[in-house]
Amino acid sequence: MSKALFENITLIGIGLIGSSIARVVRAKGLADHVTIATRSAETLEQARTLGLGDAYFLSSAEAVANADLVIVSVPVGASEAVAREIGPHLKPGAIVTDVGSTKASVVKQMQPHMPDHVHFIAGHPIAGTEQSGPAAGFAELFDGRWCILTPSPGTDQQAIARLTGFWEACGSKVDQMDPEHHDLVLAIVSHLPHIIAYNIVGTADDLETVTESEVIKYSASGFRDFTRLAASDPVMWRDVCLHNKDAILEMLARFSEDLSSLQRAVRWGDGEQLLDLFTRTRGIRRSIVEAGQDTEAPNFGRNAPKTDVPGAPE
Ligand SMILES: NC(=O)C1=CN([C@@H]2O[C@H](COP(=O)(O)OP(=O)(O)OC[C@H]3O[C@@H](n4cnc5c(N)ncnc54)[C@H](O)[C@@H]3O)[C@@H](O)[C@H]2O)C=CC1
Ligand SMILES: O=C(O)C(=O)Cc1ccc(O)cc1
Repeated sequence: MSKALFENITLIGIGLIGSSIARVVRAKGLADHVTIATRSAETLEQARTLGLGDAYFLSSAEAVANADLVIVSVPVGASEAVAREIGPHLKPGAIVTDVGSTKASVVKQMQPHMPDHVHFIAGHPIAGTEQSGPAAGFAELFDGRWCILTPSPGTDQQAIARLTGFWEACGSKVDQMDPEHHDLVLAIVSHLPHIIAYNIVGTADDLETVTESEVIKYSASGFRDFTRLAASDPVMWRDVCLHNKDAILEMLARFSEDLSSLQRAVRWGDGEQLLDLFTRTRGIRRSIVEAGQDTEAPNFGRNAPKTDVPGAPE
């Protein structure tokens, strides 16, 4: 008997996340038929060479015609264009979801283009790496990771249950929250760390003209960890910043206040304040590790080739 949860799944966007979904769907037989659409002929050809699907389209509209589940995995700034294109071609009863790192903006962009006869449920697998493109994905990416769904009130419960079942079959644990709450939480745990990494690596790069090659030569593991995050896809992170502006600015304001306080402690030699903070944060890390929630990227150290050049003409 088939283990397939859906007859036809269509993946729009086949980069790190889309191709990881394709691989786990294939590996676990979660769909009878996988259709792939992306706007770049070169990326589509890579997906075909990698054998990620059964059918390939450059037109998202054509690709969704038969789909029972549509998963949009494109930079969040492209969500509205995709929704506008696919909306009129969706099959009655289809479930449409996405994987974008921000949620309020995606819901605002996509919901108005969804016909009444489909179930739109925005989502976000909290799983990824600094790599991008179809060759960078892997079937185990979602293993043991959270996936957050942000359904609008009144969404069909059966559709939510089916999508939850899909992510669980991919290896994820699933939670639900409203899009605005998601965006606040993710601003502090994901968006700020990336912005801080981009900033510190940029600052070090500026300093390098003064210190010549010392930044690279003596870079310790702390700095190297920042360079991994700062190597993340520029288009994706530009879009995250533009589409979660309010929550990011709110968290940055709080962060800057705390940084000023730390700066004052260093300036005035307030060892007690420094020790208090560093002891508290060490405890946080230890409890995360003890709870088995060490969130280091699962393929850290892999060197998957970067095949989809962000921002390249498509
Ligand atoms: N990279 C990560 O670690 C994670 C990313 N996400 C989210 O997943 C989404 C996809 O990210 P990745 O797979 O990492 O990006 P990626 O850059 O690897 O892939 C994006 C894909 O979308 C395609 N694309 C771009 N605009 C399109 C359009 N208008 N129509 C059709 N296809 C289009 C590109 O050709 C590419 O195949 C983003 O919204 C991101 O915020 C979510 C969790 C983790
Ligand atoms: O590579 C890392 O450390 C990440 O943090 C991956 C990641 C990036 C964006 C997301 O929305 C979710 C996960």
